[in-house]
Amino acid sequence: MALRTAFRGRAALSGLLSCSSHGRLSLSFISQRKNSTSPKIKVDYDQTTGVAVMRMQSPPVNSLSLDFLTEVCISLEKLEMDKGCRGIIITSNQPKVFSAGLDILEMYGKSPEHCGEFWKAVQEMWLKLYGSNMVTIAAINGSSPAGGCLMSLTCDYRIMADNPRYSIGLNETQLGIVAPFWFKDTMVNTVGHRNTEMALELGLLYKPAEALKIGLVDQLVPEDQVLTAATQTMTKWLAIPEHARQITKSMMRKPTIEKLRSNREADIQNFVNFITKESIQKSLRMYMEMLKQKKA
Ligand SMILES: CCC/C=C/C(=O)SCCNC(=O)CCNC(=O)[C@H](O)C(C)(C)COP(=O)([O-])OP(=O)([O-])OC[C@H]1O[C@@H](n2cnc3c(N)ncnc32)[C@H](O)[C@@H]1OP(=O)([O-])[O-]
Repeated sequence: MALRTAFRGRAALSGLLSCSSHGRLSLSFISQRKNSTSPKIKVDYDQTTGVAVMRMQSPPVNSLSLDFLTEVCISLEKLEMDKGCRGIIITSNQPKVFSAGLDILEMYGKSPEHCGEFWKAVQEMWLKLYGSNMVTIAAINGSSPAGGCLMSLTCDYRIMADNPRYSIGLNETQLGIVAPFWFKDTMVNTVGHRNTEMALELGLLYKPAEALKIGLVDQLVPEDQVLTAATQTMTKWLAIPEHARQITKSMMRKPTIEKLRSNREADIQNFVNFITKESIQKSLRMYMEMLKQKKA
C-alpha cells in the first residue's frame, strides 16, 4: 500500500513542481528523474552463512526517496522474519556513490502531507536499522553524504573504500537545513560530542583517511576489497555468542531509539514545519542548482 502511494507520488512529481510557488527549478532537472519501477534494492541471501548482502541500485546516486525507503524497510522486514538470517552487509551497486542521502526532490515543492509521509519513512528506516538484532556492516564503496552517512552510522561496523575522491559526513547545514536530534545522537554515539559538534555545525564531509581518524569509519581498504573485507569482518562478529552480543547492542542503543520512538509525531511535525518554510525551500533550490552547475 505504502509502496503504491510512493509510486503515485513519483508519477505526480513534475505536475507538483511546475505548480509550486517555489518552482524556479528547471524542467530539465525534473525530466531526467525517471519513474523507474525496477527494484531499488537487490538482496542476495546466503542461507548457508546466514548473511544477506543488500545492494542499493537506484540510479543515479541511490538517493533515499520514499519508494526507496519503503523497499529498504520491506527487505529488512523479510530478513528479520527469517530466523536463519544473522547478518546484513549494505553496499552500493552504483559507481562512485554509496548513497547521496535523502532525495531532495521529496522535500522540495511538496505538500506538508507528502513531507510528513516521507519523514515517517526516514524514521522507519532508521528505527529498523539502528534497532536491528542482526550484525550490520556498511561496505561503503563510494561517497556517502548526509542520509547516506546516517545509514552507514546505523551499522555495527563501517568499512570504506580508500579513495580520496570519496567523502562521508552529515553535511546538512551546507544545504541550509538542520540534522534532527536522532541524526545527531547517532553521530555522537559514534564519534563523540566534540567531533559531532564541529562536523554538524560546519556540515563537514570527510575524506576516508580523516573519517578513519575520528572514528566515523572503522576500516579503510582498497576499493576492490570492500565487500571481501566486510564478509571477513562479518565472520568474526558472527563468532561472538549471539545472545550476549544482541543484549549488549540493545543496551548500547536503546536510550537513543526510545528518544525517537516517544517523540515520533512531534519530530514529524517539526520536520514538516521546517522544511516547508519558504526560506528553507529557497536554500534547497539553490543547493540543487549548485549541484547542477558543478556537473556542467
Ligand atoms: C532535515 C533533513 C535532513 C537531510 C538529510 C539529507 O540527506 S539531505 C541530502 C543531502 N545530500 C547531499 O548533499 C548530496 C548531494 N549530492 C552530491 O554531493 C553528489 O551527487 C554525489 C557526491 C553524491 C555524487 O556525485 P556525482 O558526481 O557522482 O553525481 P552528480 O552530483 O552529478 O549527481 C547525479 C544526479 O543526481 C542528482 N542528485 C544528487 N544528489 C541528490 C539528492 N540527494 N537528491 C536528489 N537528487 C540528487 C543530481 O542533481 C544529478 O541529477 P541530474 O543532473 O543527473 O538530473
